[in-house]
Amino acid sequence: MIVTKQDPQTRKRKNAVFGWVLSFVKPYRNWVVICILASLLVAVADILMGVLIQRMVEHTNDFDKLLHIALIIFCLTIVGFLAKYFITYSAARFSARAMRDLKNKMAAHLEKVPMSTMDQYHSGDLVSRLTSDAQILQSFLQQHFFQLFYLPVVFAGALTLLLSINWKLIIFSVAILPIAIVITGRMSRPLQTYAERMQEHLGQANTVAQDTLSGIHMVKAFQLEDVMYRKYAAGMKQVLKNGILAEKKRAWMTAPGILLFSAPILFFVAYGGYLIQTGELSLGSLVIFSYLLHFIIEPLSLAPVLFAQVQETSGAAKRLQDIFLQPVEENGRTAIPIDPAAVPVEFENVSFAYEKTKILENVSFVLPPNKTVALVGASGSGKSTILKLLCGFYRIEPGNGCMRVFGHSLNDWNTAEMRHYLSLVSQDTTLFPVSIAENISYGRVHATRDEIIAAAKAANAHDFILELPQGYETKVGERGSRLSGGQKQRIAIARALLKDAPILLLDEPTSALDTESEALVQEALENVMRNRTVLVIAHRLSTIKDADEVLVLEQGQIVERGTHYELLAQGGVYTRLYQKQFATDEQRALAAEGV
Ligand SMILES: Nc1ncnc2c1ncn2[C@@H]1O[C@H](COP(=O)(O)OP(=O)(O)OP(=O)(O)O)[C@@H](O)[C@H]1O
Repeated sequence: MIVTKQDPQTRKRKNAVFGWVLSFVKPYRNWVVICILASLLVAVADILMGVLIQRMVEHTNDFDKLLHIALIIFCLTIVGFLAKYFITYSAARFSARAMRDLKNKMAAHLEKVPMSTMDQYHSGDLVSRLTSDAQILQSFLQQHFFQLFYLPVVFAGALTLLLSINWKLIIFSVAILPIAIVITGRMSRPLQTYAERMQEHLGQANTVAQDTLSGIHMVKAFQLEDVMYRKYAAGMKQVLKNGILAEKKRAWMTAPGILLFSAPILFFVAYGGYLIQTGELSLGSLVIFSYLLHFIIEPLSLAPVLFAQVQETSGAAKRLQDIFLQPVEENGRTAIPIDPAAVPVEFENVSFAYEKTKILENVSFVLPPNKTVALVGASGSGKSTILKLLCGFYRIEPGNGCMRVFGHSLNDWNTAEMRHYLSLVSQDTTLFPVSIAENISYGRVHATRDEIIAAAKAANAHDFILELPQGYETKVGERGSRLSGGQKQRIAIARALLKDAPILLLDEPTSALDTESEALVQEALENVMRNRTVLVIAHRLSTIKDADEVLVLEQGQIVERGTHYELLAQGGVYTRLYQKQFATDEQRALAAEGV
């Protein structure tokens, strides 16, 4: 059983998604501080510029003073330019690095979550989160983070200055703005929903694209191109629809937004002109007013947009955090010493359900050292599930029996450590799109070239590998698409041979191989099974006949057990199964023996 744990840091911040995002930014806090300071500097420079412009207007007759002010304005412009450069540079630096760390951590985390969790997600959706959602987060940090500091400061500075110059004029001018904010805020609300829907449909479309491309042979063979294309296009249609709805909303917001946010200028011109006439306001003050009013209107008009962006970013961050909140397999336990003489595998009254439907019920068996136990049963009877449980891919609930490997319960094992003692050869061979040598070396990462070749020879793979254009360096393509079924299986067997684990879990290939290829695979399997403890899902009569014990599964229960001949003598479930599934094999075997 897998004991699971949660990253304590993640658990603490379960509901504080921005706190969680900040934990990735924290290591680059120096750059964040530079970004914030530079934002504040730009805000101060913008306000100071207003004061200097006012001074200029008030000293139009004093050339020396004007020159002095012009020099300060020049210096301030340079400072403002440099500060803006640092905002862009520092934001790019910390956002890109924080996202790199987040993606790395997410990739590492995904490798550690149990299979039961992985079953809930589609890899296309996960890739979409890792790319598209992370991109939204990065864009916010890079382009909008500084506004959270710049806009309030420039707003407060401009407001204070304007209030001190003529409070009536500023109050009168901006009186309409709260209404404008409420209206545009309300109008911008659906933007968040559209953005979420877009991301969701994009994830679904990516999923279809990934399924289509990875299963392109089947898609072509069954002429599913149209079906898949329509599914993808339907997803993209929704992406487009929500994108257009969002843009429409933005466009609708723009006209009233401009009108509402330009209203203060109209009020200002009318009332400001009146105040000049009555002598309550100087020309210099009017100029600084017109300059600073922009710094009141801009933050307020951007506030709803920024709010919508914060919402969108928070949605993306939540989708990413959702992955991190998934518990990981407990691999922190110390390795336990094993007694090589102990029973390699033991199942004691194991019951298991993937979700609610019971798949295994009270399964008990012992796999002694260097013996072979064969699992047989109808499709869906639970044979593969037994292998998956033994690999620690799924946990069994307390009270549902015990699985032991070399005498230790799977609860006590460090799962990764326990897997050192297992080799898995499944019929659904997984090869990676790297060279043949590298694929074999995944059995033991630090194996030498000679060891890789020796394993390939024992797996009957060496000769065909040498015939390939780049020999051992030939890239096998996605999922080994450049190799035949039999060749892939022999590479998988070479990988298992290289690992040299004491326990072999084998799902015998059922795929129709030609006679020659089948004989080569069979011989390779015999090599890998020799002197090993083997639990095999048997599809061949020869394997079943050679097995020390055959377990017959029916609807998740072991209904019969014994050797092939003992079971045949019983005339029960196995006999029926044998007649249905293996008789053709038997006839072939008899024919080969000349009977
Ligand atoms: N990840 C999963 N989530 C939910 N149900 C599953 C999962 N994997 C398998 N099942 C179900 O568990 C049952 C047993 O499946 P299992 O693969 O163990 O059968 P099997 O005997 O190996 O079949 P076959 O010989 O066809 O491979 C099946 O009904 C299957 O639908």
